[in-house]
Amino acid sequence: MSALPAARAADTAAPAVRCRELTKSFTGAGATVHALRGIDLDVPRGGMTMLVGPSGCGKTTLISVIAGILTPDGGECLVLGTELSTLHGQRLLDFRGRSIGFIFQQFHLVPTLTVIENVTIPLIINGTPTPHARAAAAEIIAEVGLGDRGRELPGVLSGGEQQRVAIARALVHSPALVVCDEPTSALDHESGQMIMALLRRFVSLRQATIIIVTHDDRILPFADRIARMDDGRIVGIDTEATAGGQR
Ligand SMILES: Nc1ncnc2c1ncn2[C@@H]1O[C@H](COP(=O)(O)OP(=O)(O)OP(=O)(O)O)[C@@H](O)[C@H]1O
Repeated sequence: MSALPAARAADTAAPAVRCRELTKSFTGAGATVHALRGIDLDVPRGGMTMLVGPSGCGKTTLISVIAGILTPDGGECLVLGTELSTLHGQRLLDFRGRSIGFIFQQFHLVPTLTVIENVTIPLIINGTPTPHARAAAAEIIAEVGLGDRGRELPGVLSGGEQQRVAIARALVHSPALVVCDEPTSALDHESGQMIMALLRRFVSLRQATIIIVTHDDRILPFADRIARMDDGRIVGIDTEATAGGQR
């Protein structure tokens, strides 16, 4: 089934992410960088939103705040109905562990753990008993097309295969929100397209909300909406009418 009707219906519901006047600065070596200068952004539930803009405009800072990794200096950031500033310490870790999946450019797999052990990590952190975690991991590893590679170490896999493992790890605990920082930048064109097709399939099947920071213009046709950033602000949103293409 296409993700498109679900994404449209979701547009009318409470957004997955709502940012208002979000600010974040970094100070170092006597200089202050204003990375976020008042972000106003709604990300509807379901579907794939891409965040694009010139290098240094604040994209990674913004998804790090949305993912609860960085604390903003000011403004509001409501994620899945929870204002992040109300969560601290273990409650924030629990919220992140339950509700958010992460995919990075460089995969960040643990090199000494097998594929299946890597994929169990979010479930183990959330307290799932190991046998259940291994069964769920095996299932999703098969779904990403690596059913016969579960006992191998990540280092023997290609970049595209490692990113598929990272996708399995990001989605194994069925998070409502998945944030991705340049998920295709380290991959060749064909592997990048395969990764995006997989992510799109998961958007449809699991009705997750995915936010992707990217410089890779080749993947923009997979987006339901594209948020354009410049100099710490959102300067435009392209919705599916202009953004969509390869669903
Ligand atoms: N931890 C930090 N300490 C100091 N400055 C930082 C830090 N993180 C980000 N910055 C600065 O904040 C600004 C925004 O950085 P950010 O990484 O969010 O931009 P970006 O749009 O993701 O860039 P790119 O596309 O190059 O990854 C940049 O000027 C960057 O140098």
